[in-house]
Amino acid sequence: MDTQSAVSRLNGSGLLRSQGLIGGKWTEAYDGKTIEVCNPATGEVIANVACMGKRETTDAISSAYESFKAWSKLTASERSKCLRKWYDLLIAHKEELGKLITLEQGKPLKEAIGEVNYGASFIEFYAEEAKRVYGDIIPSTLADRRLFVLKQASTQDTTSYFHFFPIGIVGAITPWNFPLAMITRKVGPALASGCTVVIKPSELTPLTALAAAELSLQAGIPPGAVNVVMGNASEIGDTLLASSQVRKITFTGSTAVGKKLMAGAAGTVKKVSLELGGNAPCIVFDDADLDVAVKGSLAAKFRNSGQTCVCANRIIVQEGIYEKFANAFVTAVQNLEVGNGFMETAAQGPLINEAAVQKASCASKSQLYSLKGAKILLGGKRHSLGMTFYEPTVLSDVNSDMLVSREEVFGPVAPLLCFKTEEEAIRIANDTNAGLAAYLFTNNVQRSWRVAEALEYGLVGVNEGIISTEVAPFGGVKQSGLGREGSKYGMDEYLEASSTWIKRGEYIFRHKYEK
Ligand SMILES: NC(=O)c1ccc[n+]([C@@H]2O[C@H](COP(=O)([O-])OP(=O)(O)OC[C@H]3O[C@@H](n4cnc5c(N)ncnc54)[C@H](O)[C@@H]3O)[C@@H](O)[C@H]2O)c1
Ligand SMILES: O=CCCC(=O)O
Repeated sequence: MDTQSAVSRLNGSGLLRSQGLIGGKWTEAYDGKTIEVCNPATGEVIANVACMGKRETTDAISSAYESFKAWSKLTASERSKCLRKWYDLLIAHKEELGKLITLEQGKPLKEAIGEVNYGASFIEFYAEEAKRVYGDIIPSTLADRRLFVLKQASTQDTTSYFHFFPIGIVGAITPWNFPLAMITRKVGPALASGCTVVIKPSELTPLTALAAAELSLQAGIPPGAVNVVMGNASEIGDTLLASSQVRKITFTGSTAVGKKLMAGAAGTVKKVSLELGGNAPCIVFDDADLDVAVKGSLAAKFRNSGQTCVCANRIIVQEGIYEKFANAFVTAVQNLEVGNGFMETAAQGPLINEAAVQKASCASKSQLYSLKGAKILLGGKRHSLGMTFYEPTVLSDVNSDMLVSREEVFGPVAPLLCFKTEEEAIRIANDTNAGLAAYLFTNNVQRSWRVAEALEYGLVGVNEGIISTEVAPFGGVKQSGLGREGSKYGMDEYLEASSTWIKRGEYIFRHKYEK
């Protein structure tokens, strides 16, 4: 399917939006400015979307603030029904949303539809979780006092003892690699707990965010509860940070931008959640099942053409299995077909832009990585399809000091490193400031527990290359971030606690009867 016919079909669906969403109204940039959104596979312009900044963001915050007053007072069950409807609509439109993701982000259509299922699962999960914000009773330290933890995701009941209430307005800033799922993973728990949101999607992939927002309106989520502004990233970010009405910033993206946002949030002491870059080790022990290890490492490395924060960045293989693994892995990677995401057999789409190709570049003159001593077993250069297609690449004889091991490549480049002992593998794996995801392959049960516990990472996959799900907490340690998304833990990020002691008083009536 070419870009133009995909665009005209999407136009018919009403999901192709180019304006921002402020207070339930589709809105142009106030100065009329637009930015182009391009198909990374062809370079063609898909749409010109509103290029917004400070003024539009200020209005979006005001709309979210007004909407918060009513949305936060709904019962959990009422909010849950709206979220469930939104989930149903996302699933009903999975084909169109999938095509939109392939168009603006590039990933193969099957993978894009997989992202719609994954993204929608957060809305379904939090529609249910909205009703499960339970409380607690704390044994009192004083005989005539009672202390309650009444966790309630709504401001309506303020009679309470010790209660949780929604944070308020949330600024959600998201990347281009998962244009839907990185939004729903934030907006699901935010809305479920009674917060309202201003979303700033990546300027490279705003169309999926706008389509999802359109479906949120159709689901009956009130105007102003979900706002979308895009354009001048730093201006929008600074406006969100400066506003005292915005009580939380939730960000997924690079570590560099995350650090800026964290510093900027200090001015108004906002709560901050950060999902940042990774540098995932994938350890293959001599005792691993070769087939399982190859399949798992392939999935962990080449999902979304390597452009996933949990992608294996270093494949660390024990010396006894190194050669066998390298041969089998190269064969598997050779079978990954590169092509336009609309081609049914494509397993690897284009990279997001030219900068990503330059970052992945291993064999060109402008190569970023000094690979002295390493060998290119496969690929290593731009694919013959041109544009931003890059050959799936395997490097061998890589060591821990090379930049390719120290930095998140975020592309289809798989460096193989060799180790001798379990201790050495753990040392290499933990030798990084990142701590998002790690993988290990072994058939030794004791080793799998021992190594999984020794890895300084927020997520660990044992004999498994795909570890993302809405029911488990997702997030990193060290400089990979703060907080957790998904699961019951993801809900707490949008709730606050306040405590009240109740002084019980005397048992006056009982005393009367007893007399
Ligand atoms: N940990 C996770 O869950 C996770 C998930 C996806 C991506 N990532 C990371 O994201 C990175 C790739 O995504 P990216 O290139 O879109 O990241 P990025 O940091 O460049 O951009 C992310 C978002 O921040 C916005 N932004 C940029 N500068 C800003 C500023 N000054 N103020 C406010 N917003 C600003 C961008 O417009 C975009 O919307 C990788 O490092 C990857 O590991 C992490
Ligand atoms: O890129 C990061 C998010 C991917 C995932 O949720 O598995």
